[in-house]
Amino acid sequence: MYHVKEIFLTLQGEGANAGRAAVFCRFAGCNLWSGREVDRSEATCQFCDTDFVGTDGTGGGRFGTAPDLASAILSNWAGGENERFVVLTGGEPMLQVDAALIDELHRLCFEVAIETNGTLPVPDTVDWICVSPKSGAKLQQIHGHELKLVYPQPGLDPEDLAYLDFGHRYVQPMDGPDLAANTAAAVAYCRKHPEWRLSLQTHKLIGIA
Ligand SMILES: C[S@@+](CC[C@H](N)C(=O)[O-])C[C@H]1O[C@@H](n2cnc3c(N)ncnc32)[C@H](O)[C@@H]1O
Ligand SMILES: Nc1nc2[nH]cc(C(=O)O)c2c(=O)[nH]1
Ligand code: SF4
Ligand SMILES: [Mg+2]
Repeated sequence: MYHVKEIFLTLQGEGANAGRAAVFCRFAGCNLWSGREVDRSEATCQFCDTDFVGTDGTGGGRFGTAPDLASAILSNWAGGENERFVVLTGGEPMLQVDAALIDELHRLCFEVAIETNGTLPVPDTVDWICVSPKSGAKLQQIHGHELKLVYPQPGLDPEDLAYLDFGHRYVQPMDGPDLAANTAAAVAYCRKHPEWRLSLQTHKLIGIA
């Protein structure tokens, strides 16, 4: 059984695929925070911008089989067979994503991307692996397509991630009360370290999901 908070069609807002149409499938639950505000200050990950609790969002629910969930995802796609793109996110999608779901999405001609905190290994059949490491959480997934570090994170310097095998490296300003200062700090970091690029959460800038 897959527990899904919401499924919606939007544009990928972040990272190297920003601007690309995508169905987002947001899985419920995370291993670094309960999702309850009363627990935030004690959580391993305290800056989360997302409601991933329950299955009550748009298109959310409990899906019994991989074909059931994949067909719900396909029903959100507005284009044809070309460029089909799904982003598996959450919460932490790797608590639930399995080979059967990835295979079924491939059978439906989807390119499959994932947004993960990297604490659980991702199957190599995933077409686009975006890892966003979290300070204080042990990283297991040390290769992929895109590293996207929310910045700044006390205790996690981008230099600590130099050993990782990723094609793209982004710093993404931490949203919250200090967004303006965090954006300035991220810009300053990219100026000095050209191997890192800036990722903005463009969907928030234009007011889409
Ligand atoms: C909500 S998370 C879900 C996927 C997975 N749990 C993870 O952390 O990568 C999706 C993306 O949003 C980023 N994110 C979460 N809260 C943020 C914030 N306050 N500011 C900027 N990015 C944030 C995460 O780092 C991750 O790249
Ligand atoms: N448009 C849009 N792009 C995104 N990229 C990563 C997101 C996420 O929450 O995983 C996200 C999201 O929530 N919306
Ligand atoms: S790991 Fe991802 S989903 Fe979990 S609390 Fe952190 S940002 Fe949110
Ligand atoms: Mg988001």
